[in-house]
Amino acid sequence: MRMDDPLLCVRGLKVGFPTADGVVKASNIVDLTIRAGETLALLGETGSGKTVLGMAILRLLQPNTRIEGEILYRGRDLLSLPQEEMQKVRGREIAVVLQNSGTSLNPVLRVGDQIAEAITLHRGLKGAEAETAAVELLDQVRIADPARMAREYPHRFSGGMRERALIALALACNPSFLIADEPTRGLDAVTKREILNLFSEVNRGRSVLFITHDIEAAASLAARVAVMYAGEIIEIGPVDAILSSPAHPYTRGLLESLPARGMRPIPGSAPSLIAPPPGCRFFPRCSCAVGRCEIEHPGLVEVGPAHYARCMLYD
Ligand SMILES: Nc1ncnc2c1ncn2[C@@H]1O[C@H](COP(=O)(O)OP(=O)(O)OP(=O)(O)O)[C@@H](O)[C@H]1O
Ligand code: NI
Repeated sequence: MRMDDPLLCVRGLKVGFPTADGVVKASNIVDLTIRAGETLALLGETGSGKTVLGMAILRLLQPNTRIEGEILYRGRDLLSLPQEEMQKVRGREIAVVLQNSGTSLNPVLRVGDQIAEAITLHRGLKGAEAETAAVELLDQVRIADPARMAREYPHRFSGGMRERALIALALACNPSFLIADEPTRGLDAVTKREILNLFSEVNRGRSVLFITHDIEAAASLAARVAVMYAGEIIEIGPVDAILSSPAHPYTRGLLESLPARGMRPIPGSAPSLIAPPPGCRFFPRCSCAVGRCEIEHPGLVEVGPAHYARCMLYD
């Protein structure tokens, strides 16, 4: 597969969670493409639907979830794959590094054994060979003295080392596509920088969906950024264009809320996903809104080279 070919293509994805109060529409027409070898950052405030998108790609949402649309991976629709085929994709092709690293390693198993188990499962190496490969992976994620650390239990690892171990675990199947969901959340600034550096090494030759709140982290890793608001991608484009000339009023607001850019929070809060506004979902908070924003739902409009915004201002 050449660089530039789309590896993942999400088309018209809608995700709804039935609840006692109604259906939570956590994803409403999400469209995006990730090319082979590319890192795409997914930004947006809490509850905007970033994790739901990642879990939908992995098909790890609860069984009663309503899902529409297509998630094409190497041209095959993951949403219609039989369960066992999907399991193979998860093991061999797509791996995930989740937030809350404290809970994702098994506390009663040695770290090296957990990684060796994943290697046995996905690459078929057994016994001493798998153990050696596990130590190599710990070395690759820059854990000092990997042979000794492989024999330790997770509680002996610091937060940053656990995150490294989780990355090693995700790399055990040598995935083509890595979904990283807030891998730096809760880490101190120095450790965060180290983990981002590690990602920029391990993402070589892979496609990565990097989910984060952190615009600076996104900019350091990704060439393209997608911004989510209330279950929709409201802007997507090259990272430089988005940082220097954000098109959507929400993206502008996000940037202005950064400490370095004035720290002005966006007034108001995100809408209910059970009964979202019928027009633009950002309309109630938008200082640029015009009359039709309240009733018409905007599509993604091209605002620059490979740069799109879901906003009436450009329509
Ligand atoms: N199983 C579920 N049932 C009902 N609602 C859900 C379920 N899972 C997620 N949601 C809702 O879907 C919306 C999107 O959630 P999601 O976890 O994707 O947000 P996020 O962008 O990842 O936020 P954060 O940055 O806090 O991780 C939220 O409003 C959440 O409450
Ligand atoms: Ni999330």
